Amino acid sequence: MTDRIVSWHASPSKPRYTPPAGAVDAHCHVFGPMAEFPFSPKAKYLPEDAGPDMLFALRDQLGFARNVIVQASCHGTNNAATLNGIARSNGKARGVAVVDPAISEAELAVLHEGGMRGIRFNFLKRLVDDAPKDKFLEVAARLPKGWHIVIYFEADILAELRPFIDALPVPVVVDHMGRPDVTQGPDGADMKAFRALLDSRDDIWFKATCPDRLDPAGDPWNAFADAVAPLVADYQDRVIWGTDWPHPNMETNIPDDGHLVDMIPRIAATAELQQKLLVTNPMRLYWPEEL
Ligand SMILES: O=C(O)/C=C(\CC(=O)C(=O)O)C(=O)O
Repeated sequence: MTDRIVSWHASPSKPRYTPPAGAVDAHCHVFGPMAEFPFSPKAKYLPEDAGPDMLFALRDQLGFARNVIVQASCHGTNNAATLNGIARSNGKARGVAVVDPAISEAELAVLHEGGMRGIRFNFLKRLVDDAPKDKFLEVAARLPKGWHIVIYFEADILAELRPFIDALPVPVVVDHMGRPDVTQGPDGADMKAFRALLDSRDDIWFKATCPDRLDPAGDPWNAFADAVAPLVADYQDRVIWGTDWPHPNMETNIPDDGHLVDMIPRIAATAELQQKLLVTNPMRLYWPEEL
């Protein structure tokens, strides 16, 4: 791997939609800076630096108040870059870590102190070399109190993953709804399978995120809006939203972050739904002590 890639918009537009006060961008990442926080030798992509200063400038431009920084696979299981982002946020960011399943309780406590509130299990073969379910279940059983699991998978392995997900002992948050084919529409096979998962437990949450990854027709992502709006309405107390900035691996199809924010009223039509999606729900997961 030689060239470092840029996967984010150089000058995103100002959104027309104004998020409610206290809105949380609950899925974003930081890359580096590499000189301070080198990428993992196992990284499947090598991005340019996209550090906390850039993230917080975008947060302010888009009208958000807080971030949840999810450890990106390019940093492996060394969470230093993500912890640095949280530390520099003045309490306005928390995070989700990726850990070696053999991590000790003492190390987990350090991550909690640094603002982490969950760990992520990534099942995308293009991003990670292995995803050992037995080891994941073992570490899931000894997380700090109040933590959850973030899980990232594609729709075609949901059936195979069901016994694993069913066995997870803490709340689960599914990245990008498990990447359904949104062109199938709101009642398509992928959405039906995902609804069945949500119906199986009331502590499975999801991120109504990434129209840019899920809708092949591109901006303005009409198929995404049609497929996702009913899901948000039907499961409104366990859905959160995020930009996914700096959009890892999207260098050939970079979304305008202002346009992503303008999707919000199209998937959550009322002020009440928007308040849950952007404030109440993410606060329950990441800053419960403030509620
Ligand atoms: O940002 C995301 O959620 C999705 C990613 C990248 C990723 O998850 C990672 O690098 O850890 C993807 O589909 O390439």
